[in-house]
Amino acid sequence: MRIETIRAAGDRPAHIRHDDLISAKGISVVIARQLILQNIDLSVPKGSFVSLIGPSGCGKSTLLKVLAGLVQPTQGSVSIAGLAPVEAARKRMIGLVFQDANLLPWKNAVDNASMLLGIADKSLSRSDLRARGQEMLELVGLGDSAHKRPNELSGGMRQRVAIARALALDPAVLLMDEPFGALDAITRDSMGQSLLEIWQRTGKTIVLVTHSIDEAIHLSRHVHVLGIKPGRITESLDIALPYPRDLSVTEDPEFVRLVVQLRTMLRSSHQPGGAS
Ligand SMILES: Nc1ncnc2c1ncn2[C@@H]1O[C@H](COP(=O)(O)OP(=O)(O)OP(=O)(O)O)[C@@H](O)[C@H]1O
Repeated sequence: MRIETIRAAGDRPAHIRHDDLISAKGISVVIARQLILQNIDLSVPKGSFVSLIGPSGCGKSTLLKVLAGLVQPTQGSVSIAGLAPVEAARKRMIGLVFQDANLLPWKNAVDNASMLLGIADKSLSRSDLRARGQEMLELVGLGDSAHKRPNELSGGMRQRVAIARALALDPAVLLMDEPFGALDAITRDSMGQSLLEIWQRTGKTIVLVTHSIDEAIHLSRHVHVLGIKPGRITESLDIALPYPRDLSVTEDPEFVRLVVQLRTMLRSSHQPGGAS
Protein backbone atom coordinates (compact mmCIF):
# COMPACT_ATOMS: atom_id res chain seq x y z
CA MET A 1 0.00 0.00 0.00
CA ARG A 2 1.52 3.37 -0.97
CA ILE A 3 0.94 6.74 0.55
CA GLU A 4 0.52 9.52 -1.95
CA THR A 5 2.10 12.75 -0.91
CA ILE A 6 2.13 15.68 -3.18
CA ARG A 7 4.99 18.08 -2.88
CA ALA A 8 3.64 21.04 -4.78
CA ALA A 9 0.31 22.27 -6.03
CA GLY A 10 1.11 21.46 -9.64
CA ASP A 11 1.80 17.91 -8.60
CA ARG A 12 -1.56 17.19 -7.04
CA PRO A 13 -3.20 13.87 -7.98
CA ALA A 14 -6.61 13.93 -9.55
CA HIS A 15 -8.15 11.89 -6.75
CA ILE A 16 -7.43 10.64 -3.27
CA ARG A 17 -7.68 6.87 -2.85
CA HIS A 18 -10.59 5.33 -1.01
CA ASP A 19 -8.38 3.62 1.57
CA ASP A 20 -6.98 6.92 2.85
CA LEU A 21 -8.10 7.49 6.42
CA ILE A 22 -6.47 10.91 6.61
CA SER A 23 -6.50 13.25 3.69
CA ALA A 24 -5.11 16.79 3.97
CA LYS A 25 -5.25 18.99 0.92
CA GLY A 26 -3.57 22.33 0.28
CA ILE A 27 -2.94 23.05 3.96
CA SER A 28 -1.46 26.46 4.68
CA VAL A 29 -1.25 27.98 8.12
CA VAL A 30 -0.50 31.61 8.89
CA ILE A 31 0.10 32.52 12.53
CA ALA A 32 0.86 36.08 13.59
CA ARG A 33 1.30 37.00 9.90
CA GLN A 34 3.95 34.30 9.47
CA LEU A 35 3.50 31.55 6.92
CA ILE A 36 4.12 28.45 9.05
CA LEU A 37 2.88 25.75 6.67
CA GLN A 38 2.56 26.07 2.92
CA ASN A 39 0.35 24.03 0.67
CA ILE A 40 0.75 20.65 2.34
CA ASP A 41 -0.98 17.65 0.85
CA LEU A 42 -0.83 14.46 2.86
CA SER A 43 -2.69 11.21 2.53
CA VAL A 44 -2.41 8.44 5.08
CA PRO A 45 -3.97 5.07 4.28
CA LYS A 46 -5.99 3.31 6.94
CA GLY A 47 -3.77 1.22 9.19
CA SER A 48 -0.54 2.83 8.05
CA PHE A 49 2.36 4.10 10.16
CA VAL A 50 3.67 7.44 8.96
CA SER A 51 6.38 9.66 10.42
CA LEU A 52 6.96 13.37 9.97
CA ILE A 53 10.53 14.54 10.38
CA GLY A 54 12.20 17.89 9.79
CA PRO A 55 14.21 20.69 11.33
CA SER A 56 13.14 22.28 14.56
CA GLY A 57 10.50 24.93 13.93
CA CYS A 58 9.50 23.68 10.47
CA GLY A 59 5.91 23.15 11.58
CA LYS A 60 5.60 19.41 12.36
CA SER A 61 3.62 20.00 15.56
CA THR A 62 1.47 22.58 13.83
CA LEU A 63 0.67 20.07 11.08
CA LEU A 64 -0.22 17.43 13.67
CA LYS A 65 -2.47 19.96 15.43
CA VAL A 66 -4.18 20.71 12.12
CA LEU A 67 -4.85 16.97 11.68
CA ALA A 68 -6.18 16.85 15.25
CA GLY A 69 -8.48 19.84 14.73
CA LEU A 70 -6.60 21.89 17.32
CA VAL A 71 -5.37 24.43 14.76
CA GLN A 72 -7.61 25.66 11.99
CA PRO A 73 -5.74 25.89 8.66
CA THR A 74 -5.75 29.27 6.94
CA GLN A 75 -6.25 27.43 3.66
CA GLY A 76 -7.01 23.87 2.69
CA SER A 77 -8.99 21.08 4.28
CA VAL A 78 -8.50 17.90 6.27
CA SER A 79 -10.70 14.87 6.32
CA ILE A 80 -10.48 12.01 8.80
CA ALA A 81 -12.61 9.17 7.45
CA GLY A 82 -14.65 11.80 5.63
CA LEU A 83 -15.13 14.01 8.70
CA ALA A 84 -13.63 17.35 9.64
CA PRO A 85 -11.04 16.80 12.41
CA VAL A 86 -13.13 18.55 15.07
CA GLU A 87 -16.03 16.23 14.28
CA ALA A 88 -13.72 13.18 14.19
CA ALA A 89 -12.31 14.18 17.60
CA ARG A 90 -15.86 14.56 18.95
CA LYS A 91 -16.55 11.00 17.81
CA ARG A 92 -13.42 9.82 19.67
CA MET A 93 -11.66 8.88 16.44
CA ILE A 94 -8.44 10.73 17.34
CA GLY A 95 -6.02 9.81 20.12
CA LEU A 96 -3.24 12.25 21.01
CA VAL A 97 0.10 11.60 22.69
CA PHE A 98 2.56 14.41 23.39
CA GLN A 99 6.14 14.52 24.64
CA ASP A 100 4.91 15.25 28.14
CA ALA A 101 2.62 12.50 29.44
CA ASN A 102 0.57 15.07 31.40
CA LEU A 103 -0.81 12.55 33.87
CA LEU A 104 -2.87 13.64 36.85
CA PRO A 105 -0.45 13.26 39.78
CA TRP A 106 -3.12 12.30 42.31
CA LYS A 107 -4.55 9.47 40.20
CA ASN A 108 -2.98 6.04 39.82
CA ALA A 109 -2.01 4.55 36.45
CA VAL A 110 -5.29 2.75 35.83
CA ASP A 111 -7.38 5.83 36.62
CA ASN A 112 -5.13 8.00 34.46
CA ALA A 113 -5.44 5.46 31.63
CA SER A 114 -9.24 5.58 31.73
CA MET A 115 -9.56 9.29 32.48
CA LEU A 116 -10.32 10.60 28.98
CA LEU A 117 -12.71 7.75 28.34
CA GLY A 118 -14.56 8.66 31.55
CA ILE A 119 -14.90 12.26 30.35
CA ALA A 120 -16.01 11.15 26.87
CA ASP A 121 -18.55 8.58 28.02
CA LYS A 122 -20.39 9.49 31.19
CA SER A 123 -22.48 6.33 31.03
CA LEU A 124 -19.54 4.12 31.99
CA SER A 125 -19.37 2.99 35.58
CA ARG A 126 -16.22 3.24 37.68
CA SER A 127 -15.67 -0.49 37.34
CA ASP A 128 -16.15 -0.35 33.55
CA LEU A 129 -13.55 2.40 33.41
CA ARG A 130 -11.14 0.51 35.64
CA ALA A 131 -11.54 -2.62 33.50
CA ARG A 132 -10.85 -0.68 30.32
CA GLY A 133 -7.91 1.15 31.93
CA GLN A 134 -6.44 -2.17 33.08
CA GLU A 135 -6.89 -3.70 29.63
CA MET A 136 -5.05 -0.77 28.06
CA LEU A 137 -2.26 -0.87 30.65
CA GLU A 138 -1.78 -4.53 29.83
CA LEU A 139 -1.61 -3.68 26.13
CA VAL A 140 1.21 -1.21 26.79
CA GLY A 141 3.04 -3.62 29.13
CA LEU A 142 2.12 -1.95 32.42
CA GLY A 143 -0.47 -4.38 33.73
CA ASP A 144 1.38 -4.78 37.02
CA SER A 145 1.63 -1.05 37.73
CA ALA A 146 -2.05 -0.14 37.75
CA HIS A 147 -1.98 1.09 41.35
CA LYS A 148 1.11 3.28 40.98
CA ARG A 149 0.91 7.06 40.90
CA PRO A 150 2.87 9.04 38.26
CA ASN A 151 5.64 9.91 40.75
CA GLU A 152 6.26 6.18 41.20
CA LEU A 153 6.68 5.62 37.45
CA SER A 154 9.70 6.23 35.21
CA GLY A 155 9.44 8.61 32.24
CA GLY A 156 9.00 5.67 29.88
CA MET A 157 6.28 4.16 32.09
CA ARG A 158 4.47 7.52 32.23
CA GLN A 159 4.51 7.64 28.43
CA ARG A 160 3.10 4.12 28.32
CA VAL A 161 0.21 5.33 30.51
CA ALA A 162 -0.28 8.28 28.14
CA ILE A 163 -0.47 5.85 25.21
CA ALA A 164 -2.90 3.64 27.17
CA ARG A 165 -5.02 6.73 27.91
CA ALA A 166 -5.19 7.60 24.19
CA LEU A 167 -5.94 3.98 23.19
CA ALA A 168 -8.70 3.66 25.80
CA LEU A 169 -10.87 5.80 23.52
CA ASP A 170 -10.35 3.20 20.78
CA PRO A 171 -9.50 5.92 18.26
CA ALA A 172 -9.00 5.13 14.59
CA VAL A 173 -6.00 7.46 14.48
CA LEU A 174 -3.15 7.96 16.91
CA LEU A 175 -1.36 11.30 16.48
CA MET A 176 1.93 11.35 18.39
CA ASP A 177 4.17 14.38 18.85
CA GLU A 178 7.71 13.37 19.87
CA PRO A 179 6.31 10.93 22.45
CA PHE A 180 9.73 9.48 23.25
CA GLY A 181 11.74 12.70 22.88
CA ALA A 182 12.53 13.03 26.58
CA LEU A 183 13.62 9.42 27.10
CA ASP A 184 17.13 7.95 27.13
CA ALA A 185 18.27 6.15 23.98
CA ILE A 186 17.72 2.60 25.23
CA THR A 187 14.29 3.30 26.73
CA ARG A 188 13.41 5.12 23.52
CA ASP A 189 14.32 2.08 21.44
CA SER A 190 12.22 -0.23 23.58
CA MET A 191 9.28 2.21 23.57
CA GLY A 192 9.48 2.36 19.78
CA GLN A 193 9.45 -1.43 19.61
CA SER A 194 6.45 -1.57 21.99
CA LEU A 195 4.63 0.98 19.87
CA LEU A 196 5.23 -1.16 16.77
CA GLU A 197 3.80 -4.18 18.54
CA ILE A 198 0.76 -2.18 19.72
CA TRP A 199 0.27 -0.91 16.18
CA GLN A 200 0.44 -4.44 14.78
CA ARG A 201 -2.04 -5.73 17.37
CA THR A 202 -4.55 -2.90 17.13
CA GLY A 203 -4.33 -1.89 13.45
CA LYS A 204 -4.47 1.80 14.37
CA THR A 205 -3.39 4.43 11.88
CA ILE A 206 -0.42 6.24 13.38
CA VAL A 207 1.15 9.59 12.51
CA LEU A 208 4.33 10.18 14.51
CA VAL A 209 6.37 13.37 14.74
CA THR A 210 9.97 12.53 15.50
CA HIS A 211 13.46 14.01 15.36
CA SER A 212 15.05 10.57 15.22
CA ILE A 213 16.06 9.21 11.82
CA ASP A 214 16.48 5.71 13.26
CA GLU A 215 13.09 5.80 14.96
CA ALA A 216 11.35 7.00 11.79
CA ILE A 217 12.87 4.17 9.73
CA HIS A 218 12.49 1.49 12.39
CA LEU A 219 8.77 2.17 12.84
CA SER A 220 7.28 3.67 9.71
CA ARG A 221 5.94 2.46 6.43
CA HIS A 222 6.47 5.92 5.07
CA VAL A 223 8.40 9.02 6.14
CA HIS A 224 7.65 12.59 5.08
CA VAL A 225 10.41 15.17 5.36
CA LEU A 226 9.36 18.74 6.07
CA GLY A 227 11.45 21.71 5.04
CA ILE A 228 11.66 25.02 6.85
CA LYS A 229 10.47 28.56 6.19
CA PRO A 230 7.87 27.88 5.17
CA GLY A 231 7.07 24.39 6.45
CA ARG A 232 6.28 22.14 3.51
CA ILE A 233 6.80 18.52 2.53
CA THR A 234 10.06 18.41 0.61
CA GLU A 235 10.56 14.67 0.23
CA SER A 236 8.87 11.39 1.02
CA LEU A 237 10.44 8.02 1.55
CA ASP A 238 8.88 4.56 1.45
CA ILE A 239 10.34 2.20 4.01
CA ALA A 240 10.07 -1.16 2.32
CA LEU A 241 11.58 -3.16 5.19
CA PRO A 242 9.16 -6.01 5.97
CA TYR A 243 7.05 -6.13 9.15
CA PRO A 244 7.12 -7.38 11.81
CA ARG A 245 10.30 -5.49 12.58
CA ASP A 246 12.37 -5.66 15.71
CA LEU A 247 15.49 -3.76 16.74
CA SER A 248 17.72 -6.13 14.78
CA VAL A 249 16.38 -4.37 11.68
CA THR A 250 18.75 -1.49 12.53
CA GLU A 251 21.64 -3.76 11.52
CA ASP A 252 20.12 -4.59 8.14
CA PRO A 253 22.14 -3.07 5.24
CA GLU A 254 18.88 -1.71 3.78
CA PHE A 255 18.19 0.09 7.08
CA VAL A 256 21.66 1.63 6.99
CA ARG A 257 21.13 2.71 3.38
CA LEU A 258 17.79 4.32 4.30
CA VAL A 259 19.43 6.17 7.22
CA VAL A 260 21.97 7.70 4.84
CA GLN A 261 19.23 8.59 2.35
CA LEU A 262 16.99 10.18 4.98
CA ARG A 263 19.90 12.09 6.51
CA THR A 264 20.71 13.55 3.07
CA MET A 265 17.06 14.55 2.61
CA LEU A 266 17.02 16.16 6.06
CA ARG A 267 20.17 18.11 5.30
CA SER A 268 18.51 19.71 2.26
CA SER A 269 15.34 20.35 4.25
CA HIS A 270 17.33 22.69 6.52
CA GLN A 271 17.75 25.16 3.63
CA PRO A 272 15.02 27.80 4.06
CA GLY A 273 12.69 27.96 1.06
CA GLY A 274 14.79 25.43 -0.88
CA ALA A 275 13.34 23.63 -3.87
CA SER A 276 10.90 20.83 -3.09
N1 LIG B 1 0.67 29.82 18.56
C1 LIG B 1 1.75 30.24 17.92
N2 LIG B 1 2.09 31.55 17.92
C2 LIG B 1 3.17 32.01 17.25
N3 LIG B 1 3.99 31.21 16.54
C3 LIG B 1 3.73 29.90 16.53
C4 LIG B 1 2.60 29.34 17.21
N4 LIG B 1 2.57 28.00 16.98
C5 LIG B 1 3.65 27.75 16.22
N5 LIG B 1 4.34 28.86 15.95
C6 LIG B 1 5.56 28.97 15.16
O1 LIG B 1 5.40 28.08 14.07
C7 LIG B 1 6.65 27.49 13.75
C8 LIG B 1 6.49 25.99 13.73
O2 LIG B 1 6.30 25.53 15.06
P1 LIG B 1 6.11 23.99 15.37
O3 LIG B 1 6.08 23.83 16.84
O4 LIG B 1 4.96 23.47 14.60
O5 LIG B 1 7.46 23.39 14.77
P2 LIG B 1 8.10 21.96 14.98
O6 LIG B 1 8.63 21.53 13.66
O7 LIG B 1 7.14 21.04 15.65
O8 LIG B 1 9.29 22.31 15.98
P3 LIG B 1 10.08 21.36 17.01
O9 LIG B 1 10.69 20.27 16.19
O10 LIG B 1 11.13 22.28 17.57
O11 LIG B 1 9.10 20.89 18.02
C9 LIG B 1 7.67 28.01 14.75
O12 LIG B 1 8.38 29.08 14.17
C10 LIG B 1 6.80 28.49 15.88
O13 LIG B 1 7.42 29.54 16.56
